[in-house]
Amino acid sequence: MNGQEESTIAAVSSGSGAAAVAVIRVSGPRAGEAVRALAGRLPPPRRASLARLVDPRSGEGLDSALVLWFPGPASATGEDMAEFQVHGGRAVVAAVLAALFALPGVRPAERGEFSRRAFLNGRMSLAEAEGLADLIAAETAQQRRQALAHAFGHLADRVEGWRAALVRGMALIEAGIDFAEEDDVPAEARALARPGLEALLAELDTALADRRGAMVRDGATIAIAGRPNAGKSSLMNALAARDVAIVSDEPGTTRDVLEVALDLDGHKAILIDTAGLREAAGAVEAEGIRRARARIEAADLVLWVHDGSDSEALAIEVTPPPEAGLWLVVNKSDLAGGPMTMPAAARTFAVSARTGDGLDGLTAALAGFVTARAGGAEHPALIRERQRGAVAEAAGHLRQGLAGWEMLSDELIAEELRLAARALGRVTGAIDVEDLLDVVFREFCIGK
Ligand SMILES: Nc1nc2c(ncn2[C@@H]2O[C@H](COP(=O)(O)OP(=O)(O)OP(=O)(O)O)[C@@H](O)[C@H]2O)c(=O)[nH]1
Ligand SMILES: [K+]
Ligand SMILES: [Mg+2]
Repeated sequence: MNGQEESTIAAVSSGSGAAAVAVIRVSGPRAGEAVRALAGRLPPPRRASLARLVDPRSGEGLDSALVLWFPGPASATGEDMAEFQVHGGRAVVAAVLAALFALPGVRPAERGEFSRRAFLNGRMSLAEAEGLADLIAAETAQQRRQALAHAFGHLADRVEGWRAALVRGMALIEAGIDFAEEDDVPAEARALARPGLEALLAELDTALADRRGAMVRDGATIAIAGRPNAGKSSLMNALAARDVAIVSDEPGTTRDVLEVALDLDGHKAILIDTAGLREAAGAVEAEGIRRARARIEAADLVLWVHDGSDSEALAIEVTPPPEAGLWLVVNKSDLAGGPMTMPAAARTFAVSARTGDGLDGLTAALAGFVTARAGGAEHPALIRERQRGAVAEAAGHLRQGLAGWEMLSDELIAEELRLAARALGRVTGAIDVEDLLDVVFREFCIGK
């Protein structure tokens, strides 16, 4: 055990600022001593007891608090832990923390250190820790549900299943390597391994292709695009119900990309206002238009806003990638219409950003879009780029092994599978594949 893991850490776990109650957590070998020093005694485990807290240095009373004692390893971090629920005033919290930090071997916790210790002590996987972080950051109901599933081990379980399938394939192939002379190992061990590995690769590819997890976590992006003065910023403000963007009758008002988060039926979306597209008047506007195009190309949905009172003919001047949606929003329905030939493909909405006419319908459709993109009863496996990267690497090695099936030696194929298993192990933080021989013996009864 290194020095850092032996120190005892303490911090406020309930957020900053005054509140009715603040929770101060302590974790590490001296947590029990800390409780004795401040509360005078160690209460029975996992039961809230009321205690008068004193500063052991001066004997001064600090607060009357609920004290909880969680002896390790059956605690959140796996270490001895204590929790003080004190009155949430800044001065109370500061005094209790100061008394704790004055104890030998107790220091302030670093960011995420409680969770890090929980991971190091096997109380949760990396993927569960990430789920927990997302749960704390969740803003919408769907983000909360997804994060909760991951915090409860949804991803960790799936990755464990994938890893088990790899280990099983490796076991079959290594059986051929290690026990080649033995008659009772089926010669076709390697052939037996192939179907399971092919199915696994298909599953990994499906999980990698599924972008819903990232969309729920980060929010679907909806870019508002159109010619200058179409009313894009007005539409943004109306949909967000806030004065986010400057509106004026001057074409070329918006230059910077503006973003606002929306909660659409419990799904997060990022609404993006962009500069009006035209042959730019000056260098600053040209840069705004360049940025606008970049965001439009990366959006999940583009709303092309057209000024319905405009005498110019309607033309959608953007071509987002095929997987993105492209809808037409004809604005200023409160004014007399100009000439218009509707494009065949696009979903069309007639609205007035000024009067609010048609906005309910548009909002409902946006909610439907985001729900369909992010939805589905089953929680998607991969949320973060870190997880995606590790699984992509695993799929790469597995693909390599399967592609070389006829040419590569057993050793080389097993090596690709081992690298794939290692990459998967990085998702949950478990990278050892020492369970290999167990599987060999269990499946083949080689030991006799
Ligand atoms: N009558 C009417 N006027 C509108 C409506 N929506 C926007 N406008 C007006 O149209 C003008 C341009 O609106 P903006 O929201 O600034 O348009 P924009 O597309 O963001 O313009 P740029 O940022 O310059 O590209 C302003 O004078 C708005 O008040 C509408 O629904 N009806
Ligand atoms: K404008
Ligand atoms: Mg604008």
